[in-house]
Amino acid sequence: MAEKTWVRMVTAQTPTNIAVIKYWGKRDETLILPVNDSISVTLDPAHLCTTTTVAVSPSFDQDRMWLNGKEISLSGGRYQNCLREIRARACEVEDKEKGIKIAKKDWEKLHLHVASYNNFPTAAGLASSAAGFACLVFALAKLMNAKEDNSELSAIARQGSGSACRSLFGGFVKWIMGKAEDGSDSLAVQLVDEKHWDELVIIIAVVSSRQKETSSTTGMRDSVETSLLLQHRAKEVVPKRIKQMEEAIKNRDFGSFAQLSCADSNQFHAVCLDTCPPIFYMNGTSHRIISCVEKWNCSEGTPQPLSFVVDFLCEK
Ligand SMILES: Nc1ncnc2c1ncn2[C@@H]1O[C@H](COP(=O)(O)OP(=O)(O)OP(=O)(O)O)[C@@H](O)[C@H]1O
Ligand SMILES: C[C@@](O)(CCOP(=O)(O)OP(=O)(O)O)CC(=O)O
Repeated sequence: MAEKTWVRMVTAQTPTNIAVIKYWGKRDETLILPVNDSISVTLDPAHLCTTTTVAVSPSFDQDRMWLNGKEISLSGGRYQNCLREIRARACEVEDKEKGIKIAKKDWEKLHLHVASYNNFPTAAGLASSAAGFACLVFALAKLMNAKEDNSELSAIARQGSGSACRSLFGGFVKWIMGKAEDGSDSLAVQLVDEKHWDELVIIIAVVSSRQKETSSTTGMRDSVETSLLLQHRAKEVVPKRIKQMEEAIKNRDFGSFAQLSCADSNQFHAVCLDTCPPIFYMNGTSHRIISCVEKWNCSEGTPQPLSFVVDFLCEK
């Protein structure tokens, strides 16, 4: 008689995050350890988010993944690192109703199927890798009954994509760069939750949904190798800015928040220009948006200043 088969599934949803003090540059490319701390705001899950379903069954004969309906390879180091780290933390699962019992040691042999959808353009500068890897790690942790808290999970998601570690939390989140060589202290912590500053309105202007020409991974590698401005930024500028930004967020001081986030966004793009070969992530529309925000803030009687953060708004 054929052995009874079953499928255990978990679905999770994770929003993307936008950095207001940016991560740009790694000191370790395999473990994904950054050269500076960063701070981000996690978006409302109703808007830009990833939905990932992970399934395990004795009838699956290999690990497989579909992204936006298309099968992709899981053989890349980033996916393998996340899968390995979560499997190492898997615990026993028992579902008496369905008569399923998965012992801790069984997880090594069982295969996974993953289906993930982004409700926004993938690899276009809207941090799909952040929402994607955070969601994958979170869903796998639930599937495998891992007991780690979200900060511990963030250190695993970080090995998928650096910015992903910040999407494990809502509200404002700090990625502490850490000092340990094994990356164990490079993780995310929540500064304040989503209710702390709920009158803050975030507008996302997508000026292009094309895939960007230089990936963040390649771009930051080139910047680390060639930009002197990056070294200055990481050592001299960001540590002070992080403290000021934490203060601005704590006090809901929009004036300081806007000044710091605009300055940091501009410096990130300056580092890109200081890179050899130079990286251009902005286009004419992004420049015009920045000018409009600056003019609005400088005009007399402005009821409320605006802030801008530009990630990768590019177009051929
Ligand atoms: N939902 C997802 N689940 C797992 N991996 C994903 C998901 N979405 C994207 N990815 C991975 O992230 C890669 C895109 O990352 P990339 O950093 O190039 O762009 P981005 O994250 O959209 O933009 P940004 O430059 O703002 O980080 C994809 O090629 C894929 O490997
Ligand atoms: C400009 C950024 O959005 C860069 C994000 O880079 P990624 O996290 O996508 O890079 P990898 O770690 O190589 O996957 C700034 C930020 O989100 O802090």
